[in-house]
Amino acid sequence: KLSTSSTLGNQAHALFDRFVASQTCKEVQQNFAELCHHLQLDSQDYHHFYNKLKEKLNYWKAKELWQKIDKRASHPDYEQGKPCAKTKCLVLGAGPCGLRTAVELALLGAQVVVLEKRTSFSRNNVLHLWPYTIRDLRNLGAKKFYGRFCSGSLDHISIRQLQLILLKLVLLLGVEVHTGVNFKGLLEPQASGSTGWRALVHPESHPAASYQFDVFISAGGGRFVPDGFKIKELRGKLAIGITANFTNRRTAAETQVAEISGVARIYNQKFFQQLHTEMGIDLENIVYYKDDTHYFVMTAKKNSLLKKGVIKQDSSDAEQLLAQANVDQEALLQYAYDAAQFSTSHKLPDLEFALNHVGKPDVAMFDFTCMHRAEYASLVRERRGKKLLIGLVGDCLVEPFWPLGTGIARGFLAAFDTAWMVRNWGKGVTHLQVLAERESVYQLLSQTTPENTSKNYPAYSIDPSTRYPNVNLSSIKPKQVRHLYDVEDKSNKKKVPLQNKNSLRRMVDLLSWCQKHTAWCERVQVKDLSQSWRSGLALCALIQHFRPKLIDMSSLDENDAVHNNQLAFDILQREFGIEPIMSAGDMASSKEIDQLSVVLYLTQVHNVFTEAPLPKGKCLNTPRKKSGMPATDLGSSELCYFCHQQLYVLERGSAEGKFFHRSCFICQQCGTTLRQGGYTFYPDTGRFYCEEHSEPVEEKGEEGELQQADLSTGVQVWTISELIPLCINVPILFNMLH
Ligand SMILES: NC(=O)C1=CN([C@@H]2O[C@H](COP(=O)(O)OP(=O)(O)OC[C@H]3O[C@@H](n4cnc5c(N)ncnc54)[C@H](OP(=O)(O)O)[C@@H]3O)[C@@H](O)[C@H]2O)C=CC1
Repeated sequence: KLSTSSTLGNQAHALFDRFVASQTCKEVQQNFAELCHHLQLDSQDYHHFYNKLKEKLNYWKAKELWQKIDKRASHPDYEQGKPCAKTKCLVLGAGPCGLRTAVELALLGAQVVVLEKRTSFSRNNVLHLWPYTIRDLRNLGAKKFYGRFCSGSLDHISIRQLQLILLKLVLLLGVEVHTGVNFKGLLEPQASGSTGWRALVHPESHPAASYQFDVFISAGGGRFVPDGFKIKELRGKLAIGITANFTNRRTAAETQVAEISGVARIYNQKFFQQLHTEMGIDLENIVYYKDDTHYFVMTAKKNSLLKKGVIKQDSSDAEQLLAQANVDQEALLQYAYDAAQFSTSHKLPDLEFALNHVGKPDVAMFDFTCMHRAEYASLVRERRGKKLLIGLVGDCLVEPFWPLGTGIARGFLAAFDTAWMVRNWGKGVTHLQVLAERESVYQLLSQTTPENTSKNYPAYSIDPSTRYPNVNLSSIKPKQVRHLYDVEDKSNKKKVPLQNKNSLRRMVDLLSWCQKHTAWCERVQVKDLSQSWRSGLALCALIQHFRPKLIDMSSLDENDAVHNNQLAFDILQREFGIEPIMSAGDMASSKEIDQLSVVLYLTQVHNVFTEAPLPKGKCLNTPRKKSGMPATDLGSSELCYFCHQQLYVLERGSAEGKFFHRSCFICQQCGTTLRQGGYTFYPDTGRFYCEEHSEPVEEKGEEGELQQADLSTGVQVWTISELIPLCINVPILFNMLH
C-alpha cells in the first residue's frame, strides 16, 4: 500500500518513501526499480543518475538526504567525480565493506557494478561501531534509512541493517547491484584485443558477464580471496567463538535489560566464576547487544564445551574439534541459551532463538584459533596490454576476531584506503606508485584502534593522512612492490617471480639444520634436500629428535619407504597441521623428488620445531604460478584432483586422500568453497558437496558444461597459507581493545 502522499496524488514521493523504508534486500531492489520506472530514469546511466533523480524528485524528505549526500560529494578529494570518470570497477560482495567501498568509488565518478551471490540479507549478527563509523554513516543519511540507527548511546548495528542502509545509498548513487550472481573468476582480455577484463559468473548468461572493467575490488568476506594474493595464517591459542541471536520483541521488559559491551574475564572474575560454578559454563568473555535481535557473542573454553556435551570428542586439531559431526547442536543451543540467560540475570522474558538464513535457530560456533590476513592489499595484473588493478577490502583482507569488535571499523578504513588507491589509478599515477602507496598504508591497518587513529572525525576522508596520524605514504617504495605487478612477457609467457636472493643462503641453513638434528641416527645421512628424504627415515629422525614421544624409529624398516613417509606425514599433519607435500607412494617411487617442494615442507617442519622462522627473511615460500615454471617432473599426484592442472605444494589442500588446489575445492552443485570437515564426499562418484547440498544432484546440460568451463579457464592459483606461529593471547587483546 502506498502511503498518504500517494493519495494526494504524488506517487513518486510515496515510492521514494517505500524505497527508503524497505526492510529486505528484495524490497529495496523492487521499490528502487519502480521508482526509476515511474520517474523514467535509466538506472544504468550511472554518470548522470543521481543528478537526474534529484531533478525529478522534488520532495522534502528526499532533499534532506540529497543535502547529506551532496555535502559528502563536495569534498575536494572527489574533485566532482573527475578522477575516476573513465574508471570501471567491479566489486565482489555486497557485505558492508563491499557496499561502503562502492559508495566511495561512485563518488569518485567511477562506474561501479557489485556482484553478490546471496539473494537476501539475513545476517542477524551485530557489529560494534567505532565513533568514526557512526559519524560516517550518520553523515551519509543512515538515520533517514533506519530511524533507530545509533540512537542514544548505541554503538552497534546488525549486519543486515547496515547492508540495507548501504544498498539504498549505492543505488541512489547509480551503482548497479546484482544479487544471486556468483563470481567464479577473472577472464583475461581476448587475444584479438577486442575485450578487456571480464568476470566469469554464474549464471553464465547474466548481463554482468559482459561488463568490462579495469578495477576489481574483492570484498567477498573471509572465505573468498582472489587468486594471486598470499594469505598469512595467524595461529593463536585455541579460541572458540559462539554467536547466538534471540528474537527481540522490543517489549518494555526487554528494553530495560542492560547491554554488555565487553565483560572480559580478568576484569570481572566474580561473574565468570559464578557462571562456571552455577551453570558449568566457562567463558573468556561475552558481549551482548540489542538490535533487531538480542545478539550474544562469547569465547568459550574447550573443557566446559566438552563437559556440557557440546563438543563430542576432544581433539588437538581445532578444525576436527569443531567439525559439524563433532558438535551436538542441541547441547550448543542449550549452552548459548544458558549463557545468555545468566549474563542478563534471567531478565529477558520468553527468550526464543531468532532464525538464520536457512530457517534454523541462529546459533553458531566458530574457530578463531587460526585467522587469516592478506600479506598485501593490492596487485596489478596485465594481459595483452590491459592492466587490471585488484584490491582487497573487508574480511578477505583482514579476518577479524568478532568479539573484539574491530571488524567493521577496520573494514571501513580499508574501504577508504582502497578508494584512495583507485583515485590514484584513475588520475593516471603509475601502477607501481599506486601499489607502493596502498601497501604503505596497509601496514598500519592491523594495529589501528579508536585510540591511535585521528580523533578529528569531521576531517575524515578517503585521504589516509586524515585518519592515520603520522602516516608515511611512501614508506614502501615502488621498487619494493614489483612482485605485485604481474605481467606476461612479450613471448606471451607468464613472468616467473624472481628468486629471492637470500633463498640459497637459507637453503644451506636449512640443510645444515636437518643434518645437525638427524646426525644422531646412524641409518640416516642427509646430503641434500631431495633424494635423501625418499626413504622417509630422515623425516622420522627429525620428528624423533624434537618429539621423541611421537615416534619410535627402532621399529622402522628402511625399505618400507611408503610406510615411513606416511607415518611422518600423518604425525606432522595431525600434530602440527602441516599438509603432506605429496602422497607417500609418490615420495617413495617418483623418478625425481622436487627440491622446492621438499624445501617448503621442511621449512614448515623447522618452524614448528623451533617455533621461529628461518633467519634472514620471512620464509622460503616463493609464490609460483601454474604456468611459466621451469619443467619439473613432479609425478602424477602433482596434478589437481579436480582441474588436472599442475599442483604445487603451496596451493595444495587435501581431503579423502585427494590432493587439489584449495580454490578448486568447491561444492559440485553451488560452487561454494569447501572447508575441511565441512563437506560431504561421495566415494562412488568421487564428488564433493557442501553441507547444504549433501545429496548428489545429477548434472546435465548447461550446468555440467559450466562446471567444466569454470575449471578450465585456468585462473592462476597461487594462494599460500604460510604457517606463522603467533601467540595471540585472546583475553589480553580483548581487554586492550575494549
Ligand atoms: N560478527 C559476526 O558474526 C560477523 C561479522 N562480520 C563482519 O562483517 C563485516 C564486513 O564483512 P565483509 O568483508 O563486507 O564481508 P561479508 O562476509 O559481510 O560480505 C561478503 C559477501 O560476499 C559474498 N560472496 C562471497 N564470495 C562470493 C562470490 N564468489 N560471488 C558473489 N558473492 C560472493 C558473501 O556471500 P557468502 O557469505 O554466502 O559467502 C557475502 O554475502 C566485518 O566487519 C566482519 O567482521 C562478518 C561475518 C560475521
